[in-house]
Amino acid sequence: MGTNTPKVNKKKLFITGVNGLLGQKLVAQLLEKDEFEVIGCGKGESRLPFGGFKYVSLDITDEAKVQEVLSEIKPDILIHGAAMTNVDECELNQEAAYDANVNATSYLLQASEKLNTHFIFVSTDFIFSGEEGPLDEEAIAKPVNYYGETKLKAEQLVMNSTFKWAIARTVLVFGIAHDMSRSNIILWVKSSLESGKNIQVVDDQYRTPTLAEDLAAGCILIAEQGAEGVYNISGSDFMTPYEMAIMTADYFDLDKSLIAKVDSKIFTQPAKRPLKTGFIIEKARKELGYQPKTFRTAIGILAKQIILASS
Ligand SMILES: NC(=O)C1=CN([C@@H]2O[C@H](COP(=O)(O)OP(=O)(O)OC[C@H]3O[C@@H](n4cnc5c(N)ncnc54)[C@H](OP(=O)(O)O)[C@@H]3O)[C@@H](O)[C@H]2O)C=CC1
Ligand SMILES: Cc1cn([C@H]2C[C@H](O)[C@@H](COP(=O)(O)OP(=O)(O)O[C@H]3O[C@@H](C)C(=O)[C@@H](O)[C@H]3O)O2)c(=O)[nH]c1=O
Repeated sequence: MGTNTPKVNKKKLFITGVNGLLGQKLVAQLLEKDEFEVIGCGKGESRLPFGGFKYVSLDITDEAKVQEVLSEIKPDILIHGAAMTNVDECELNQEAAYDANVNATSYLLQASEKLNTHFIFVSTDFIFSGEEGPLDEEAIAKPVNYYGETKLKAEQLVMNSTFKWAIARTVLVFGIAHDMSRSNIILWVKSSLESGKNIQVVDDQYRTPTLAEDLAAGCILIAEQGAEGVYNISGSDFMTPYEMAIMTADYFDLDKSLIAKVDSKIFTQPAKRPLKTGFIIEKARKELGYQPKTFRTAIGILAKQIILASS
């Protein structure tokens, strides 16, 4: 793992949510590139298995602490990935979801405004209704769950700010990281089939699943280029979760007969999911040089990381 060499007037890049899946990939890639001074924050202690960057324990719902930390660090760039990301939990605990996803974003924006920071906000396909897809950056948002409402509200705060901002929207992020606070579909399918469990997987939702490393790379391109505006940063394969599950089973040579194809109407999750999302990523390809892996290649990368993690 790379480490930050002494700061010879490097720009300061501050990341929220570094203990999360995206956060860990961002720090790893930024340390390898060594072009920014990297500072990351999370709740409690750092859960990254490596150092080489400055970690700040910061609950971003603490307004005073946010102002204090940012006025001291004075970041040039801020990638705001921290969020309450359990969609069902957001539906059931809307006050906590609003606090973590909206109020915290507002505190970070207020602190950044004074510092003229380039603010990069990570958002989601769940701001859309799911009536049509895949979608470009001009699509009209109409969330169908509370998590989506909070992320849309946060986007609106970012868009109304008076300084430099960008929004990186993504879809169904998968990957493996250290001490993860939530799983993701590929890991869930793999572990379920390995333990011989029957699973029901929806075949009427459409996504463009995104390898966490690709999302991190897209956010870093935005930071490096000082890009402004909305960018779809996701995978390029338009698939249903059922198709993802079958490809995962094929790749890891697992028993596909355990996978039952269902439609999402039989699903009783607390939060409704948009049926058809997925992103058109031509703008990011053209303007940023963003180049995501194919889903199959991404699973191969994940497989190697899983082997490494268990060795
Ligand atoms: N995962 C996905 O499929 C998708 C994610 N996104 C967006 O991408 C971003 C990153 O997601 P991802 O990495 O998958 O999510 P994770 O849940 O893995 O990471 C989110 C991180 O934010 C931290 N966090 C939450 N609340 C606070 C707080 N009050 N103060 C400080 N840190 C906090 C969490 O801390 P802790 O670990 O301690 O709980 C966690 O480490 C999010 O903004 C999400 O909305 C968008 C589309 C798809
Ligand atoms: C648990 C489960 C999920 N699925 C499908 C539904 C869904 O499309 C996909 C993932 O379901 P989950 O409920 O695990 O994940 P979900 O909460 O839908 O993931 C969301 O996370 C937030 C943070 C986002 O921003 C969204 O882009 C999206 O990735 O897998 C099944 O088919 N069967 C199952 O038993």
